[in-house]
Amino acid sequence: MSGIPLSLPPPAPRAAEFGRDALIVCESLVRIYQSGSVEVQALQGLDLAVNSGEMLAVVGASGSGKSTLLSILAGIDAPTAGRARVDRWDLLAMSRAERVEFRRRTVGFIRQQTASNLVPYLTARQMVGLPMTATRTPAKQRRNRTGELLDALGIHELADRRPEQLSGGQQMRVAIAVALANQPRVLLADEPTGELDTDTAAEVFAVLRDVNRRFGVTVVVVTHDPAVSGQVERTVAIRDGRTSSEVLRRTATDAAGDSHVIAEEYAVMDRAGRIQIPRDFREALALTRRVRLALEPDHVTIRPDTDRDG
Ligand SMILES: Nc1ncnc2c1ncn2[C@@H]1O[C@H](COP(=O)(O)OP(=O)(O)OP(=O)(O)O)[C@@H](O)[C@H]1O
Repeated sequence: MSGIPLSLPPPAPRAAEFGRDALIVCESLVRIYQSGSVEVQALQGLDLAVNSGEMLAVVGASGSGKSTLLSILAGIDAPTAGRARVDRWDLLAMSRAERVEFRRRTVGFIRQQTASNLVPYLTARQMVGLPMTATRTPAKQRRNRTGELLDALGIHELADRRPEQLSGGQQMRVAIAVALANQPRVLLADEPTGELDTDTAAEVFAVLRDVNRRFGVTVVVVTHDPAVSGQVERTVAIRDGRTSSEVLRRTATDAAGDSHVIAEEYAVMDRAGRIQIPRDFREALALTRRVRLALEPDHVTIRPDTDRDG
């Protein structure tokens, strides 16, 4: 043996795992539905990371994959491929029993059809208690939690009413209380204000914001309503089953001491480096199949391909 020390090349630096510290992570998520001989790619490699305590709005045209995403995060539907994690749960590798546990304790889900969240013959108080019966929560704890939620959602006076004795907005408050019964880390709401008039929708949305702050529950809300998405700090737009852009909002104070919301739109780059250029940008510069890319010291330029014959 010679005395020359063996020197190995240093290991290549590894990129930090996408969304490692996030509560919700989707990476290259794919969901293909097979109906007869037709395949529908509802999600086509979607990337998304949501931090604990965040309130996020998801927007997008009809059919873009919003409900599919929410159903997967709720453990109702299973992805075809990719990676999806909520808290410590790997949504592609859960057993049946784990899925039941996950749905009972980790996520609360609110459907758009207000009434479908509720049981017609139970009172509000009984409905809020029901998920805790499933988790065998002791009776005293169940009563306390029910009282706390009815108070927090401003529906204590309505505790003994059944759904048919409640307005749409009141029903939605009960549905939110039911979804929060087992103290989930994540609250998922699919178009919760879709069936409500503008004022009631604003009230219900204020309730969602309140529970996000009060209980620290992470909220992901799918909406078509720009008035709703305009009130959260982050809105993610889905196009063709992928996240295409994000709007971040922050409050800034001007020299006169007035505060206003500044919204900035970002394009989202996927894990393979692809970004979607908005249609109006493409049309304005006649960007078609091929574009010229150039790396500048602090930015990248994209120019139309002027050499069309090549
Ligand atoms: N169970 C299913 N079987 C077959 N195709 C489906 C199924 N569920 C959804 N799809 C299809 O997947 C695509 C995405 O649907 P999804 O409901 O997720 O969209 P969405 O953005 O929520 O739309 P909307 O805003 O209209 O609710 C659509 O083309 C839809 O037709």
